[in-house]
Amino acid sequence: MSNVEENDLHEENQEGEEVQELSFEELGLDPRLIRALTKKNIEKPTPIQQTGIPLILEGKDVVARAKTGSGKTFAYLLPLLQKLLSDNNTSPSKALAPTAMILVPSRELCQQVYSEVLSLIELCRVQLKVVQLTGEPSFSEMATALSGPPHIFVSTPACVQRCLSSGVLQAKSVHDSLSVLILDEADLLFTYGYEKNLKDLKTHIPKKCQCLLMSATSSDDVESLKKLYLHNPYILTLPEVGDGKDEIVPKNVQQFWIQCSYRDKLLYILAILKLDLVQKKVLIFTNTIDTSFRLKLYLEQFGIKSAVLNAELPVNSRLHILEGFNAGLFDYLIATDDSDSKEKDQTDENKQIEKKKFKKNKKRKVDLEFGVVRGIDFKNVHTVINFDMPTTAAGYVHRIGRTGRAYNTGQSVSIVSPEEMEIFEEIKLFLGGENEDKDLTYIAPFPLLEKNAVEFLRYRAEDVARSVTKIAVKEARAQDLRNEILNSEKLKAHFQENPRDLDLLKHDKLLSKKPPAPHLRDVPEYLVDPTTQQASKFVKLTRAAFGRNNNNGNNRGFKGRVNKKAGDPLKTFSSQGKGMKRKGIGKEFGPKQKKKQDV
Ligand SMILES: Nc1ncnc2c1ncn2[C@@H]1O[C@H](COP(=O)(O)OP(=O)(O)OP(=O)(O)O)[C@@H](O)[C@H]1O
Repeated sequence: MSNVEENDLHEENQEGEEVQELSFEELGLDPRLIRALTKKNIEKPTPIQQTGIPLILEGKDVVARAKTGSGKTFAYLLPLLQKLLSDNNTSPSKALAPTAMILVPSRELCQQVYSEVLSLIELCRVQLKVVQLTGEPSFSEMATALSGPPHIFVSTPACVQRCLSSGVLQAKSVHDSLSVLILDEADLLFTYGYEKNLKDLKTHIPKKCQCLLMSATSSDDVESLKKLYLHNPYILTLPEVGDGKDEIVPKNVQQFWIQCSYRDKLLYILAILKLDLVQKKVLIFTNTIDTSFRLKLYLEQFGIKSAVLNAELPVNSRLHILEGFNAGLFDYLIATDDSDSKEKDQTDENKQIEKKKFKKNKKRKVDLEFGVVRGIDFKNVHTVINFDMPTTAAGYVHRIGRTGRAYNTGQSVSIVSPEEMEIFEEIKLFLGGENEDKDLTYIAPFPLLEKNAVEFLRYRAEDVARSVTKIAVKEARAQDLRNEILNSEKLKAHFQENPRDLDLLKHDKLLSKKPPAPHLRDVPEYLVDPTTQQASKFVKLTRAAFGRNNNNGNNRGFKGRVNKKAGDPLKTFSSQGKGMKRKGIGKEFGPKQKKKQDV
């Protein structure tokens, strides 16, 4: 590894160049890998895969910068596995440390990458060992994980450092064995406080080791990492379309916005969801955990069940919430995204202060390895709603990048209050690049919601909003946390034995003390104006035409596997109290109304 400055001549910037369509076979991939991809319904490589795979197979160091959802994970996993498959065929391993390390910034990403590698290995039916480790594992956990050693070790930089300093991982063994190092979500690694870990780790990385750096955006941190780790790198910058307009946001995501007062945000989101004006699945972002619970409690009263996801929840619960949502067990997920605030805390020193602060407040300990937005592959999300606007333009890009992934389509709806207009303007400017033409905005007003439809809902909506008091929110948040902590350990043990038991992943249980009132559950047609009814029908027809979740078949295989064992001890660990099962479905919204919106 040496400094990259003098090797800039080797850089290839493919921006704007037409990418030639090649198949996986033409990229030279092993037939076993191609079969595995076919089983996953993945037929043709994305542009970053077309360009990146051959270079990585040749053993080059590569920096890959491509949009969110563009398939960067397979761009490095496929050539990595190919290399390990051929190594496996040729020589028996004498390694004392992993052959490849994949370093990611968060636990969620670690789990995601691990699952992705594992499933490819299983589908290829080959004997390769992959292990993941995050957080602060005990000596024996580290020793177990690294015994063997695994071919691929997926971890965070801090955790690898811990393995090294405890002596479980010998620096010399790393030096002798490591042949591929991948830094995924590279633009986040410093932000999450791993700068020192990465600088220390660098001294143990052998010169012969191939280094890959994957990132959705370019930043000073990516530059620093590139200089620190890479040698003669090929720089791939791959927006799918080089016309400048949709370089940042995938062009298959339609962006909309709604302007309303802060107070009316609840009313508007209710209207969108209840009148069926957006496609499911829906990922909703809030800026605070309290807001997420407020929203959950509020929507519950109208019969809309959702799950919350935030840094406060125990890691097992978070992972299961993601898994449940990805498997299609619930349609609405309210995520509290704190990556923006993380991005402001650039230094290790700040991280330490933050850590101490959280240690003091153990009741509300937030996991610093949590990352809900960046890099997480939420499967088949069609709509992203910004209930609160993110605090940075980059935050916006990463949020809406959770939809329209790979070849799927998606949409985003931002609910913007007057207080948020400044950041909204900033976002528009950011998306429009240099072009300051005010008419040229890529975020269009949401077209399907008529003022009348909103106003008809106002009375009920405001009534319910008032009932969701600060105390109710506080209690719901505490209750949810208690339930999840209780569930977390049980879930961990249970899932080790029953990895496919999806029934337990339903984290969208009701938190309200009272079940939703029947008259709030259904909206009678007379309350909805004809235009909105048309819009709603149109959305439903589109959904029917594309299949329920507009998915690409990734959920297949989960159906029918739900384990409904009556005697399951975990079933008693529910956030839903006895007698809270919903009754009375089908009652009217207003008195004596028979016609209803189909919800
Ligand atoms: N060639 C392909 N064809 C169809 N789907 C693909 C292909 N490659 C990857 N995918 C799917 O696309 C989704 C997004 O891929 P991935 O998570 O690798 O994106 P990413 O570029 O890493 O995004 P981010 O920057 O947000 O992390 C995944 O669900 C993955 O299974």
